[in-house]
Amino acid sequence: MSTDTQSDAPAESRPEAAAASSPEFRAEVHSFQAEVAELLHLMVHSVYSETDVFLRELISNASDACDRLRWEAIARPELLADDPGLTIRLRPDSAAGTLTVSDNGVGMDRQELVDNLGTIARSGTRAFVGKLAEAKDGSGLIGQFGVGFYAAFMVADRIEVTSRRAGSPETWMWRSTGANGFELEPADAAGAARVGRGTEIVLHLKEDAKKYLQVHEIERVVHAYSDHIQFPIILVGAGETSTGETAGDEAESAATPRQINTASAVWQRSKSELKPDDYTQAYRSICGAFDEPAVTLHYRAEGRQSYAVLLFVPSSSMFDLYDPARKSHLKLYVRRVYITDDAVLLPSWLRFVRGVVDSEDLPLNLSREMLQNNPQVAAMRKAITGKVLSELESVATKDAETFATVWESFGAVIKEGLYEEPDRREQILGLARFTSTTGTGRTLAQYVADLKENQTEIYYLAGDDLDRLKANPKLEAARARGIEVLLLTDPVDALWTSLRIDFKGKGFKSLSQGEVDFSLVPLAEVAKAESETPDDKAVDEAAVIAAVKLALGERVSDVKASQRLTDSAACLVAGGFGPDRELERLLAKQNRGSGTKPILELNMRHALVGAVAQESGAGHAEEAVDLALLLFEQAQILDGELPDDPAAFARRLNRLVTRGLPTS
Ligand SMILES: Nc1ncnc2c1ncn2[C@@H]1O[C@H](COP(=O)(O)OP(=O)(O)OP(=O)(O)O)[C@@H](O)[C@H]1O
Repeated sequence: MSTDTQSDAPAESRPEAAAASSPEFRAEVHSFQAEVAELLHLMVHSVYSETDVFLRELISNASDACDRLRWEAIARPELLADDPGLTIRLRPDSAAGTLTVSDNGVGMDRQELVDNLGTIARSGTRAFVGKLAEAKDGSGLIGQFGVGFYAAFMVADRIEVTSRRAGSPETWMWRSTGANGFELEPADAAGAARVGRGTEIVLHLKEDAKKYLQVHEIERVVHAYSDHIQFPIILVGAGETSTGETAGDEAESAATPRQINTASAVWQRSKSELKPDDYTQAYRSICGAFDEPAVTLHYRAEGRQSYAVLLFVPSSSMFDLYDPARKSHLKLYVRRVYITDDAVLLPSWLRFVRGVVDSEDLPLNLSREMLQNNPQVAAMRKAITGKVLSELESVATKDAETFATVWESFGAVIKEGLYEEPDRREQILGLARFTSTTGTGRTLAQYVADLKENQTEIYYLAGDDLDRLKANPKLEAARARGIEVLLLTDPVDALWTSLRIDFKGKGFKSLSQGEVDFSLVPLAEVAKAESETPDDKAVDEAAVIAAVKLALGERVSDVKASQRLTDSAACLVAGGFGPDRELERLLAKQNRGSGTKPILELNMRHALVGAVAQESGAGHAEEAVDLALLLFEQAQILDGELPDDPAAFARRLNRLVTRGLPTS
């Protein structure tokens, strides 16, 4: 196991050996998983301005532990019986320089301590640690990703965790300085007596974090981040006064245990009672976020089922948004009891939405498997999805600026719904915002309203780079007619556009695929003037096509005269029935390409194309082949691809250029 000391380590440092070799149990020594070690190194050696986050993370873990015990106690009430009041306690001790966070929740046994406090289970961690190393002040990132327990090493140079799993007779002690792994041993008698159930975390505060011994500091942080935690947070012990002194009346009064949070299930309160600040606070404490929620949706469903819903759309994206394992992150409660956060209460294309759903009707003893097929859960999912979409629609109409940030962060995910949920397609297309040759933030309704005379389709060009798309020659003929073209740069675009869907009866048509016939759409005035200039270099199309086909052989499936090009010489397109060029590229990256060859389209009015005809007419076969290959290769480059043989391409180019240079 990765957390255990490597097997080539000295025998006495191995957990089994340490435990077995001495009648008195010596501490097992474990090393951290590599990612944890790296994370802790960064945490210890960087300056984070927002250290408050540590307390929020520890309180949130304590609250999760209480939630989990309450859930387990449904089946085994004896787990709670001797100590039913679930609470979280904070005890500053100025003399010892420690802050203790404890809970009487579910606790951890030996193996859970090893697994949970020595590894980071969540994927995407590497990416995160990398980002953290780059960032000047990583605390915002810590909040966004939620490094959880490890955040405590921002403020403590030594941490002791004493924990007893509910129902277990054993109490274990975990201890670490954050540097060389951690030690584990059975708790001593005092520890075992102190921790009858749950977890106690003692933080030996660093010098510059001693402010967290002050009562008012602790209260400030709890109010800011954890007020809506459902369990009472009790402040106990003699913390420092605001002047930093321990003695005196103020300190005495601080010694009386008192609750410092509201401890209400905020989603159960009525909207009229709650202010925007309350929502921001609830968002941060429920979702472990730092930013402001961009959209808040709070309602109570009544009728066939009754449940309260409090959902948030974050204003910034998260690291694991594209992690395939990432599903919806809604927490399901049943009558205020936390059940799970994998109930899939929203489809995966709304996986950025966070929050809580609290049902009045579901049975409490719902197993995770039962959740999967529960018709009540399915009905809730459908209704909540509809509500989220209509809320997004309403934000899009009333607050375009907010909607723009939401779309910027999550539009690519929402578009997955176009193929995952055909029933919602029209609604999603209505929400979608595009960058096009006309501007940014364009809706399809705007596109359709601006269709040119005789234009019957919505044109798009897909690729991975906006600037390259803007420069793509395939836009030329559309531009000459003033036709708007959507420029699609999200990988998901290649997928949904291949579905042959339409918007208000207008199909989507790729400028990289099949025939494009703009001839019915009148030319814009400038282009018209240019096209009317007499064309004295008319070429023999059939001859050019034959010569180029001969030169390119198997590289292309066909060579045609282009309708798309006005200035550039050549471009590559996909056949009418295969995948679009961009989709083909995407599939090829995953080795799922169809291997379909592209079609080379030539601008018959271009000098280089004319030159192919001339050379082959004059019997200069080699020159004609060079020119034809060059046309093909430059079309590849314009699509962001490399020529198949870059060295041969360079030689060819050099040959042609040298030939054209004046001889001295
Ligand atoms: N007070 C506690 N009581 C019981 N288990 C705990 C406690 N604190 C932490 N844990 C366990 O340790 C695990 C790791 O905690 P950590 O805070 O690092 O991550 P997390 O809570 O799973 O995720 P997040 O990154 O969202 O905080 C938790 O999932 C939980 O199983």
